[in-house]
Amino acid sequence: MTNDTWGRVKSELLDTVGRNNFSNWIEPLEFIELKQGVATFSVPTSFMANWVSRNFSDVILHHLHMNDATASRLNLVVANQRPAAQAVAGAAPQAQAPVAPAPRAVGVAASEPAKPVAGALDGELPGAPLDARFTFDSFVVGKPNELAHAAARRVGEGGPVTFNPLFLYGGVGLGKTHLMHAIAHELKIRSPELRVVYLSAEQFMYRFVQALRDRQMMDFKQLFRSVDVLMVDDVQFIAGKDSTQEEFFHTFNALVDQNKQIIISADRAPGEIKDLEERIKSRLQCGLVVDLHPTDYELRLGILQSKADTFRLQYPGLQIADGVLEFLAQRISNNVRVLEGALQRLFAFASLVGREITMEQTQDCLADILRASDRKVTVEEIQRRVSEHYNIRLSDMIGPKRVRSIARPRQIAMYLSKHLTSRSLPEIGRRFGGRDHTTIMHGVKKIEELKGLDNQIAEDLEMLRRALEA
Ligand SMILES: Nc1ncnc2c1ncn2[C@@H]1O[C@H](COP(=O)(O)OP(=O)(O)OP(=O)(O)O)[C@@H](O)[C@H]1O
Repeated sequence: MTNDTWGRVKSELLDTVGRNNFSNWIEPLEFIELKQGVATFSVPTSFMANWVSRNFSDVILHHLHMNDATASRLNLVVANQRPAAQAVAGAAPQAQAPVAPAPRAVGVAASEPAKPVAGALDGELPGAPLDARFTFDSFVVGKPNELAHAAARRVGEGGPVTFNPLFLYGGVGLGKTHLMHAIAHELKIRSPELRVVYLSAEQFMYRFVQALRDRQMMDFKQLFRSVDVLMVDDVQFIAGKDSTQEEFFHTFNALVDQNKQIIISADRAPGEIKDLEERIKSRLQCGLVVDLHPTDYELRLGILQSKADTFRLQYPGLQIADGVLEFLAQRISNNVRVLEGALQRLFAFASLVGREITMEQTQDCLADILRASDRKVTVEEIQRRVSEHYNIRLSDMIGPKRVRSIARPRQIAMYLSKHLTSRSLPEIGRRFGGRDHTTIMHGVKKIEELKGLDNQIAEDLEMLRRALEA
């Protein structure tokens, strides 16, 4: 690859990641060489190397590929070996940051461009950059996420704090980070002066440990207590990390006392995060707790259609055959990140072959992803788990008994079958002893209602869902 090619890639990256991210993270990269599928760049600090590798490697690799400079990985070489983020965690400063393909391109947005500073706290906002693509406009709403979306919208409108914190939880890749970034973007548009800080719980811990090490706890406290909106992603990370929890608790209380909005995400409900202090759990439950459910077919199709429209703008003229999106929505699992990755690969493939992608080519091109998604939960597995959980006979799942101690678990199994498998209602009905699809629909509705009213049922559902998806 020549420097000219890198110049072209950079200008595309500017469009993709937005100006702030670009000047903070992409511009400082210096291209060194592309050899044997490894693209090597020099970066000023190992903090930057880590950040770029975790958040931007997939998007960089993608644009390299689009410019005929295909690489399978990045190698980021630190130009001057200043101690950086890893040193905070106790690791030796690294000259090189090995770069695995990042699971997603996350940006962080603070109300000022986040500077890639690895050293001491210096008065900048303690956030990470925001991803310009994670907005409300690009978030597709469906039944499984409508409540979380509505709550996020409400918080994004600003105004008096009505629920504090907003706690968003759900499985991997279901849109928690996307919603948090969308709130931050929205708040910044409406009130540019707001000090909005988004960071992961892991970054919070790094910051904290760094401040301890550098004896800058006062600065740390002041910095975090001076923000207007604090968003902490993946809070389950601090479970079991005692002093970080302690500091998080104090930061949390100080902000709530000042009536500042806090938004937290986790992979499970507050009460279910193991090794999280009770007082933190109960604080987290004080506001509004909403979950993002696993996607259903309609939502998956909506997301695919919306992403395909974006890809078509990016690569005009590329086509995929009718029925392909429906096929993917049917066959690919809950995780939206996997869905997106599949579509991205299809479009990259389409741009290589230069013609419409057929269903057959889709199956070839995505064979590995489709195979992995085949390991899906079955209705039979759900029936077995649920009957074990409630201590009833498996045969009662399909039998005629109508006493509540049997009918309710059966309805729970129907609900889980509807949400965790791609089976249609009539198909589910057949697996429940030939029941009609309206009976299944009634069962699903009943559990949807009870879930909001009965904590025990909500907890059981969550536990069963996680056990089944594990
Ligand atoms: N409803 C949606 N509409 C559009 N895109 C979505 C939606 N849900 C998720 N995505 C996309 O899926 C990808 C994964 O989402 P995100 O990173 O927000 O997931 P997450 O819940 O934070 O996952 P993790 O638990 O891994 O942190 C992102 O690219 C995001 O834009």
